[in-house]
Amino acid sequence: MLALDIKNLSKRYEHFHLQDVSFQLEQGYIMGFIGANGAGKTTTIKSILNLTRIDSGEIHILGKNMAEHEVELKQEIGSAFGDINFYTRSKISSLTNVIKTFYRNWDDATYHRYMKKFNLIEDKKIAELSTGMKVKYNLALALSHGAKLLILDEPTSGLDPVARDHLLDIFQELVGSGEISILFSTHITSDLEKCADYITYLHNGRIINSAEKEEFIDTYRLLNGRKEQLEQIKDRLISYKTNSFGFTGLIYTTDLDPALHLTSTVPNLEEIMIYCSKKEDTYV
Ligand SMILES: Nc1ncnc2c1ncn2[C@@H]1O[C@H](COP(=O)(O)OP(=O)(O)OP(=O)(O)O)[C@@H](O)[C@H]1O
Repeated sequence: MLALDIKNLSKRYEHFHLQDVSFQLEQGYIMGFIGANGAGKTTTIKSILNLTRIDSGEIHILGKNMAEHEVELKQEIGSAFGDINFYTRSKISSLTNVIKTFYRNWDDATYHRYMKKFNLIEDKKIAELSTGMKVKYNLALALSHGAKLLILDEPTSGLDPVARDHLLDIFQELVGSGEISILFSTHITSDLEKCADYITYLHNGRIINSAEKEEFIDTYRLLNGRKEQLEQIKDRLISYKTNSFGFTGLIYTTDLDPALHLTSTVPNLEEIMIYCSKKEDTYV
């Protein structure tokens, strides 16, 4: 079953257009949602959660249309936006007592189990939580009401490498059962190299690519060559940079021509993002 099925989502702000965004996430997997600042990741996430009004498109979550089953589906979705900046003077326990009343499947035993697992102390005030603790608290809340889809906006930003690694391990453990699915946006592509099953790449409000991670990466090759070779291949490159030795450019794997005898390597996600956005910028 699809945990998330987004079809032709469009949303226009005065200076920004989220355009015809479509992608799917299979249940039981982790999808990394990448894109430069202002690409439209948060707008997409808010649209999925119906926190902003969309102009057109359809969103299905766990097989149901979000527009028709929002109240019911919100029981099955856990979301987190980087920080919880309200109720800062409340204790965790007081906030939990309010939040749990919204969820019919709330399970106190599960909540206490996750609070213990995440080393969170109920007596602490929200203001006293570190960024990592806030993310974990959000996760504990989501998991305690039996969320099947977690939608997290930059959950790992602001965390130190050890805390990030720990959180990514938790993500992998959660999807391990095959029931829970995670969509999370991030700028830290190395996190995705570690734990994502699928990658969706948004740029200037449009999807550039959405695929299983290995397939996503395999779509591209990084080419290195001498300056004189650049002229032969320039038109086929997505974009390139010149340096004192020659050039480095990104190309679709299908556009590779072995006859040109250029060195090609498999790029990482960061390189793909840098060269793809360089191409797009030339069209702006
Ligand atoms: N309420 C709003 N009114 C008008 N424009 C908005 C609104 N919210 C977002 N935008 C614009 O939409 C564009 C996309 O913003 P969005 O926050 O979705 O990007 P993002 O990919 O999440 O960026 P970042 O990585 O920096 O968080 C930006 O140009 C932003 O200024």
